[in-house]
This record gives sequence, C-alpha cells and structure tokens, in this order.
Amino acid sequence: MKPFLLGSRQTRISSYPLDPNFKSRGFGLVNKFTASMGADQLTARVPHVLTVAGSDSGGGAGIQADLKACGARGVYCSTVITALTAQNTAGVQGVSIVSEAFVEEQLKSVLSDMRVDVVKTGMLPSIGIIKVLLRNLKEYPVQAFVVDPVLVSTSGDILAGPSVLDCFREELFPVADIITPNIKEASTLLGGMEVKTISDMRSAAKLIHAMGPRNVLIKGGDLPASMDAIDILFDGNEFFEFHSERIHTQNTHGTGCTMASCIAAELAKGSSMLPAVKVAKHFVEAALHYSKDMTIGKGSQGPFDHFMKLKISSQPIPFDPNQLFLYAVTDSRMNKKWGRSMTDAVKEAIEGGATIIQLREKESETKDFVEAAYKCLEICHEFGVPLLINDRVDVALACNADGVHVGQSDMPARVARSLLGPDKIIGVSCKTPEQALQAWADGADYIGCGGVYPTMTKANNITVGLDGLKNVCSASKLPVVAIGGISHANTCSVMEIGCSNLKGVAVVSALFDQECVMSETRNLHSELRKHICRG
Ligand SMILES: Cc1ncc(COP(=O)(O)OP(=O)(O)O)c(N)n1
Ligand SMILES: Cc1ncsc1CCOP(=O)(O)O
Repeated sequence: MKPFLLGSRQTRISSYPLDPNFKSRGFGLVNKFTASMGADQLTARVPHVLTVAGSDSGGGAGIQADLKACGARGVYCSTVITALTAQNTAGVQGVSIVSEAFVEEQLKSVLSDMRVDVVKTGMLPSIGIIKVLLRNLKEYPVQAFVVDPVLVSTSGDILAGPSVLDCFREELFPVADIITPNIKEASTLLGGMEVKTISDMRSAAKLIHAMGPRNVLIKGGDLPASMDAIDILFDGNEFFEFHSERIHTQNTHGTGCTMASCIAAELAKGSSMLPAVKVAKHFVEAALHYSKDMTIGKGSQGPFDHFMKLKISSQPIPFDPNQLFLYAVTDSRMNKKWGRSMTDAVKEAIEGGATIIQLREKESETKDFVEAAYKCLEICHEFGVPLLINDRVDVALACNADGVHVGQSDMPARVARSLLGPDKIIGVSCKTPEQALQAWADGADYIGCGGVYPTMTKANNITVGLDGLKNVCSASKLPVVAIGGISHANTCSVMEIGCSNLKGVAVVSALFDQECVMSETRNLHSELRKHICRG
C-alpha cells in the first residue's frame, strides 16, 4: 500500500473522453490567466466547478454543501439543480425531481456562457437527467468529471432508484475521472457485496474501477468507530490509503458532497488527482473537528461549518468609534519590568475602564505571542472589549483577534483588509493628511495619529504635536485616536483641539509603566470623562 505522498505519483486528469477538442482548451498550472479582453488586458481566470446535484433545504448537503466547499477552497461554483429535497437534520421529508427539460435549460445557461473547468455530480435522480447531462458534456467538454454516486442520504433515505444504478454503472462511470462512493454506496453498486474492512474496500475499489472510472475513492467514514477514518484510492494500478483521525460528532451531514466538491475544486485549480484527494481529506477533517460541538437542528445528523467561523466564541466584536475612548496599548518590556503577564496587564486595564486593547509585543516569540493572545482575547470578550494586534496580521488570524493596528511600514491596510475580511477592525498610523486619506481608501476603520508629544516608548518617532493631530483629524474621513506621550496630565489639552472625529487617546507608558495598571487606567478614564461632560 502506497502512502499518499504529495507528488509521489501524478494521476492523469484528462478531459471528458468523448471530447475531440479537449487539447485545444489548454489547462494547467501555467495557464492561470487568459487574455479575454485583448493582448494587453489580461484578466485573472477564476477556477470554476459546476455542480449538478440536488438542493438540501437544511443547507448541510447537496448543492448547498458544494457551494460552501468550493467557496471555502477559493473556487467559483455554478449550480444545476436536479431535485429539490425537503430535508433537515432528522432526514428527508420530501423530494421533487426537476424535469429533464429544465435541467437541460440550466446546463445550457451555464455551459454556453461560462468556462467551466470541472463538473461534479451529486444527486442524479433519473436516467433522463443523466442522459441530458452526458449529452451536454459532449457538447461542452470540461477538464475533469467528478462523480459522487449519491444513492442514500446520511439518514438512510434512498435518493436514487435501482434503474438509475444501472445507468450509473453503464454510462456515467466510464466517463468519470473519479467516483467517490462511501462503503454503503460501494456495497450497493456491487449488488450488496459486504464492504466492512480495509481489505473489502480494496476489493470493492478494484471491482468498481472495472466499471470504467479512472479513479475510485472509497470513503471509510462508516468503518467501525474504533478505527481511523480511512479512505482508499485506486487508480487502476496502485492503491493509496488516506488516514485521518476519527472525529466523534453527529455533525457529519454533507461530508460526502463536500469531499467530492473539494476534489473538484482542487482539480479546477490545476492539481492532479492524488494531491487533490489529500487536500480534500484534510479539509473535511479540519471542518469536522471545528464543528464537532456545534448545534444546528434537533435531529441526529447535523451539518458542519465549511468556513470554520460560526462558533459564537469566535464572533468578532464590531467596530464602534467610541471604543477608541481609552485605548490601552500593551508593551512587553514594561510588563517584564513590572513582573506581570500580558494577560494580567490586559485584565487590569479593562477593569480600570480601557475600551479597546492592542497587544504591542515587539519581543515575544510567535508561539508565545499566539498563546497569550488567545488568553487575552478570552478576557477581552468576557468584558465585550475588542482586542487588536499590533503589526502581526498572522497572529491576529491565528487567534481570531478582532483586528490589527498597522503602521506605514507594516503590511498595507488594503492587504490586511483582504486577508482579514470585512468584519475585522483595522487601524492605521498616520502623521499626515495624505496618509489619512490613503488609510480611508484602503478600507481602514480608524487612524492612530502621533506622536502627539515626545515619547520614550517608540524610538526615533517624529512628534507631530497638537497641530499635526488637528491637520490629520481635519483631513480624515475616519475616527482618530491620539497617541504618543499622553497621560493624565495632558489628556484634556489633546481632547480639546476641537475635532469631532477625535474619539480618544491611546496610551502605553502612562498605564503600563506603572505599579498599578488598574488605578492608572481608572484615573485616565475619569479625566477623559471630564472632557465628555464639558464637550
Ligand atoms: C492606536 C495606535 N496608533 C499608532 C500606533 C503606532 O503603530 P506603528 O506605526 O505600527 O508603530 P509600532 O506600534 O509598530 O511601533 C499604535 N501602535 N497604535
Ligand atoms: C506606538 C507609538 N506610536 C506613536 S507614539 C507611540 C508610543 C506611545 O507610547 P506612550 O503612550 O508610552 O508615549
């Protein structure tokens, strides 16, 4: 048995074999861009999977799973719906099959307009629909054809009758690049043959391979619970075994569709078969692991979260400019000097009234930083206070912080925005009106302006003074927080410059280079409140 080493063997992905024009389409890693608007206007070509499958009203499997899987893997997905199912976490309550004519209309709409790389099938409920699909694939050839032979739902409901089975075996499989039955489906395809062990799976893969597909992947999710989740790939010559940890969860509805869609997505990106299967296996394992304790629905077959973002604890705190009121910025050297941990510093600042926290850790090892940031995030969220990371977008992503603060020489805000998405908070340091306008154009949420006064905390930092702060505030379309040398003694002078978008002060040493962080924060908070009362 071969292990599934990346690149150990490149399985050939060929076009739909009935396509005489395949070679002229040009496809592969080197051809990621196509000149669709003239020689000098190259436009990015987006990898594209078309799924031909049934809709699951519960959103866990079928078309809905395919869309999510492709989205999560960075591939565009179009859809041709073959059946509507009334379905939830308890099972399938109803099925309404779409007419052949309307399946054909959907296929023509998509295939005549868009360049599709890979077609992936799920529920194909009638012989007529299979024939329509095959006819259209002849007319509009694609690079790879992935067949998930959906016969029975996770809840045990039959989704394709016996007559369809023959059509699968005789017409669909011979033109498939890969088919992906689970062990129940493999057994059904082989007339009820027992498939219970790894050795049975290998025999089944060989027998199904003889029906014509280039590759057969038998998924062992239904092997005994004591075993790893083992899948077997057979390419006609060799077997490859894929192991992953068995995740004990009820939230497995849609794993089959997802696995096949992920394979299709990787093939659409230009991968060969073996690495595509490997990536798909890892993706499904990660998503199941993330979703194992989620609750959606009352039934026993829950869906999982393809984007790994749904759990409440990881929801970001939305940005509100008033959070800039008392902005506490930690400093690893000061924490070391006063013998406190990052988490203690954060907790004390919040208890003293800090309204947003930034971890500015210039000396921590990445591993320690990520671990401490996780803990700080928990503390901050207990109090509804957002946590931002200074400079390190990677650390913010790793611990799912609420956002980042970046300087002029750090990762550009627009790149940070594209990595972090629309919901995270992004602050940018600006000393000039031009930088402030750029920050706005780049998708920042706020501006940090300073140093307003000289500071010992940041070496070689140019001081902009109150006039510089005023210039930036006046030009800025974004809320501003002042930083640099600010303390209880000069906060009022800062807040009284008369700019309504100056929302607060960001402070390091006045809070953290002190014996008691909590009382210093409290004092500064009451000073800031005086300004509100007056203003
Ligand atoms: C709120 C706030 N404003 C400005 C800064 C300074 O950030 P940067 O320019 O990236 O400098 P370093 O903090 O990295 O030294 C800030 N951290 N926070
Ligand atoms: C990070 C930073 N950016 C501009 S000034 C400054 C340091 C602020 O620290 P302090 O509040 O101790 O003056």
